Amino acid sequence: MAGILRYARGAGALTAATTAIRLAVGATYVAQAFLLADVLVTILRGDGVADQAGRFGWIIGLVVARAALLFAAEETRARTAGATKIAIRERAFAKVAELGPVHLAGDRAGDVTATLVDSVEALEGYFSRYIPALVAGIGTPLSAVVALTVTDGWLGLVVLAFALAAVTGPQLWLGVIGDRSDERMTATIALGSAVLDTMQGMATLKVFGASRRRRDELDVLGQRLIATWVREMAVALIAGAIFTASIVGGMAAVAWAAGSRLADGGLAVHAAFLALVLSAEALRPIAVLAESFHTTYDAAGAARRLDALFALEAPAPDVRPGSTPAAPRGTTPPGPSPALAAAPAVAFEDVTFTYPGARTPSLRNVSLRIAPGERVAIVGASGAGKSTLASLLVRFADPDRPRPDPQAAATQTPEPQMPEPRASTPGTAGPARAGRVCIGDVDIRTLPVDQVRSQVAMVSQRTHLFNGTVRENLLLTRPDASEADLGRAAAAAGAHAFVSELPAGYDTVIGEAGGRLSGGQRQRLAIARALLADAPILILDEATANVDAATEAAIHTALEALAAGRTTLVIAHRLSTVRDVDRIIVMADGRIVEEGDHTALLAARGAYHRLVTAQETAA
Ligand SMILES: Nc1ncnc2c1ncn2[C@@H]1O[C@H](COP(=O)(O)OP(=O)(O)OP(=O)(O)O)[C@@H](O)[C@H]1O
Repeated sequence: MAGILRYARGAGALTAATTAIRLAVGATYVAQAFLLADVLVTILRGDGVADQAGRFGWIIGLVVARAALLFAAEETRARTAGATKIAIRERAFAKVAELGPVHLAGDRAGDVTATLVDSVEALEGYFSRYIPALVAGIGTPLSAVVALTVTDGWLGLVVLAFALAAVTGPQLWLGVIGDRSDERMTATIALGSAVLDTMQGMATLKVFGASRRRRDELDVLGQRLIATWVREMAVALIAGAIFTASIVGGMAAVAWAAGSRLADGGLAVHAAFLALVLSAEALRPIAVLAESFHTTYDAAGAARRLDALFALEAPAPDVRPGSTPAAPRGTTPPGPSPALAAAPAVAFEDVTFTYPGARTPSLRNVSLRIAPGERVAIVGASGAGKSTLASLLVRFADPDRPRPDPQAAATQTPEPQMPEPRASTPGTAGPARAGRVCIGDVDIRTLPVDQVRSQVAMVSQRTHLFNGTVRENLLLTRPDASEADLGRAAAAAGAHAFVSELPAGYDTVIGEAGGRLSGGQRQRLAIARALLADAPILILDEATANVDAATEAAIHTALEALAAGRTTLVIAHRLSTVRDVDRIIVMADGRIVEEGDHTALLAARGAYHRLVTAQETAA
């Protein structure tokens, strides 16, 4: 429960309000029980119903008040549910944003999406239904027990025993059979992420005739989910049976005890009626508790899943020197940020980088300096580390830090202002020295992440377009851009002409990932977006991949316009596209193996020459 309650932040006041209303509802039942007992005794004594008008009036008043309270309870319950979901999703989304694409690459994205949806839904019921029902399920019987004890101590004890059995029995049962919530939550998330993956890869599945196989796989996941549901339902049914047995057993035991005591003259008629009516009303809120009990095991699994998400270490925490806590993205850390030059130099100094969970580094002691306004191309075989270099420049991750020297660590206190190094994979050689990435000679780890990213614009073969209008996609980088700026950027990117021909021009919805546009059109919009961002550093990552020669020529012209006056890093597979850059850097296996201009590198007949020859032969 303590683990789950940590997620109440943001919904605590509303949960308390719902709980208070539920307690008030319980109080109306207890008060009504007293009145009903009085009415019954009075009628038994032979008084007429007409003499009971006052009591009936109170009973009607209680019924009306309860109806109003139940309405308010439902309203605050819905508000609690909404506030809980918003509070948890905001925190979880901020964490996901902090983890960034390096962590979310591959199948983790589906997992995280499912966690954000299913786990949050599971927790919502716990706060909006279970907690109020639990407090009312304890508070109302207790008040009835106190009232009964005043009348007759034994009857109070009987109700107390059954109320305790009803509240603790199902919990003990869960403790005996163990927690099955994880099984069902894991199966739900596995199916959810597989469905997401299937939807995203539908075209590939169709083209390769793999739809049926995929359907069978989904079927297996669905069956697994059903099996875990059935197991969980069995647990829930037995918990329900414990609730019912305690409630019905409690009422029967009170009836038996009150009847016996009445028969042997140990109990007054009024007390016997009161016991009968009050025991029924006292145990009623426990039936409400039974209805929401399933949320406890769903919430336990959900809290563990969210705990696991929050425990993940961000590959590039947003930390400024002198401030240990990570500032959430979107907030400005304290202290002034160093001013950066208009077209700053970029430097990688002895950078080694290992992806989380990878056994070997993807970059090894890379040192590279790009002068202000210089245009540098990074080439190399697939997997050489070109895109990883770009990821580090936008702080999707930070360079590895050296493994602490055990002897030095014994004598030195740790550096307070920097995040702890990520644990190295056992059995692999760790980096020897700390590397750094600089913009304008400033280590980017010392800058707020937002400031770093505002310095860099990126156009890549995978630049994402969102399911919105052309205008919304372009304004993503500069929401305050004027209509004229928008048109100028689109024209310079060669996008204005085709956008004008779309059914609603700039207000045309372009579909998920820009699916209603051609590859070349998507690229031109990505270039227009980068132009609008107007950042001094530009990364072009395979920006002309997947387009035909004519489109490539047009995009090339647009890119020339974009790169003018900016420090530019061009990542390219096709070497023909980088001949006219200022310098070419050749990478292999995470290292820089050659650098120079096209002519000099060809003449050297080394790695670059081999790449060019291989491409010409393939062509
Ligand atoms: N998110 C990731 N997690 C683990 N390893 C990764 C991840 N992304 C890339 N890698 C690995 O890092 C190495 C360098 O990858 P990178 O994408 O930088 O290569 P690249 O030179 O850009 O390749 P390509 O030209 O094919 O895009 C590869 O071995 C790759 O498998």
